[in-house]
Parts: sequence; structure tokens; C-alpha cells
Amino acid sequence: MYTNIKIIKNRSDIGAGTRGSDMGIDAIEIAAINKGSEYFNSFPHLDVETHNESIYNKDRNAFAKRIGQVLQQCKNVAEAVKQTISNGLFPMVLSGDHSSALGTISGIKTALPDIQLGVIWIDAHADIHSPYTSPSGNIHGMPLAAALSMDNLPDRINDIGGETLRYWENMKQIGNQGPKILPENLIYFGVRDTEAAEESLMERHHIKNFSVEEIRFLGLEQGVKKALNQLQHCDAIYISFDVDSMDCDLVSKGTGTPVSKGFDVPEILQIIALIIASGKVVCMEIVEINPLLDQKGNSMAEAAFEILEKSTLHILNHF
Ligand SMILES: NC(=[NH2+])NCCC[C@H](N)C(=O)O
Repeated sequence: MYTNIKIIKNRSDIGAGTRGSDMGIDAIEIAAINKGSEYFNSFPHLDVETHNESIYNKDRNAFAKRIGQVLQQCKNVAEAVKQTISNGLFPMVLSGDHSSALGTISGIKTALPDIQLGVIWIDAHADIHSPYTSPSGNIHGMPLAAALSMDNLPDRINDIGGETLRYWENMKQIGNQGPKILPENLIYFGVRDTEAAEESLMERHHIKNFSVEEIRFLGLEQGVKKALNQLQHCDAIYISFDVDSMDCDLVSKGTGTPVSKGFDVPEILQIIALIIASGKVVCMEIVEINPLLDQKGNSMAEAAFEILEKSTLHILNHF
């Protein structure tokens, strides 16, 4: 058993609008078993307590659905990530919906409070809404706004108050107070499905997105090199990989919010490998596999497992 990586299994889907991403972790495990892989037998793991039963509750927070439970879930993830890093291990986080990433970022910053953290967010979505701007109220579209501590009031469309506001303020303060990341330390890869409020926030703060076309034009190596250059002053990097960054027509629609014209599996493998080769990656997360939506058997989880397995090998070489 390798002991320098710990797998954190966070089977939570309450930040998404569609149920089933909590089953993504098990779908990845089944992909591993069917491949005859010993992967999940090779590393210690930790199961994060979940609140999926809250799906049955009447929810009063239309602009940030189930925010009380999502807040608790992010705190649970933060604690697991903090403990893992404090024990000198690399957290490989497998999550359901992407709201988890706020917990992961908070955990990294609690374990390593003095570092400048760079975030590479590989996703079709910018996930930078606040409850003030979200069109859906789904919190998996909000983790980065909370981590950046940005409400984006100039683009507000929702009037939030009361309980929603109280919980949102708490979400911005998991672990230590204040912004956990700076906009110049956040880089997107593959974002191509955004709302106007997200676009204007990204523009105002000059948040860089390497689109699929730009990456193909520059070449993968050049593209990642440019991204790493921008994060040169960062002490550590967190990779947040949402499977919907991949082309849903090519790979699979087994994810809550599939988008076409994305990356293919070899491109993702190479992008992640090049980032890991920087030697700065302290945590990686894979999210949003929804086997209930997969029209091609278990193909999304199989793709995710291939990426998990190969990225792990790179991490073992560089950690
Ligand atoms: N993690 C995700 N799949 N996010 C999708 C977000 C979609 C849309 N922008 C929303 O806020 O509702």
C-alpha cells in the first residue's frame, strides 16, 4: 500500500440540480473493479459524512438550495482535507457535485494558512455565481465565488436575505476568514457554458480562461506553460477537475450539466500531467460523474478512472 496519497470519498450531491452524482464515486470504483485494477486497494481512504437525506426537506432557500446542508458538507470536506495534509499526505478527493470544492480549498488553506494557493479549474462552467446572481440556485455553480469571497453585487438578479444570507456569509468563512484565493491565482481550462454575470465578473477581475480552441491553437504544452507562468508566485496548486470539461458528445453525457465541444480524454490526461510536473500540486479533486445519466453504460466513470489512475502515477512521481 502506498501511504503518501489518501483518497477522500465525498458522496454528496445536494449542491446539484439533478440527483445522482453521489453515486459517481461508486461508479468509478466499479470501473476499477471491472478493469481488474487494485487501485482502491492500494491507498488508505476516508469516507466523508454526507447529508443527502436533506433532499426530502422542504427548502426555503430558492437562491441557494439546501445551503445549510451544503455548508455543513463543505465543512466536513474541509476537515478531511486539512487532516490529510497535516498528516503529510496528498488528498485525492472524489466528490459528487462541485460545491465540494469550496470545502477542499478551505481545507487546504486551513492546513497551509500562509501559502498563496493557485487553483486550476478544469470545467465547462465557471462556477463563480453567488446567491445574488445564480439563475438556478444550485450551489455547485457557486464554490469559486465563496472561495474568492465575491458576491458580484453589480450583476445581482436575486434579492437574498435572512437565512440564505447568513449561511452564505458562513460559506465564505469556512476555516480561516477572508478570501482563500485571489482572482489572479485562479485559472480556468475549458469553460464554455457561462451566464452574463459570470462573464462580467471574470472580465472585471481578469480571470483567465484557456478555452478548448485556445489550448488546441497554442498546443497543450504551451498552454499549460502559460498557466503555470501566471501561477509562478504561488506556493501550491489545487487541480479541480469537473468531468463536464470533456466533450459530452465524444466521451459521455454521464454528468449533471453536460456540454459539447470540450476536451477529449488524452487532452485532459496531458493537461493534468503537465500541471503535476510543476511539482506544486498539493491536492486534486474529480467531480460530477453521474452514472444515472450515462447513456453509454458506465463510460463517464471509466474515463474518470483512467484519469484518476494515470494522474495518481504522476503524483507519486512528483510528491
Ligand atoms: N458544477 C456544475 N456542474 N456547475 C454547473 C452550473 C450551471 C449554471 N451556471 C448554474 O449556476 O446553475
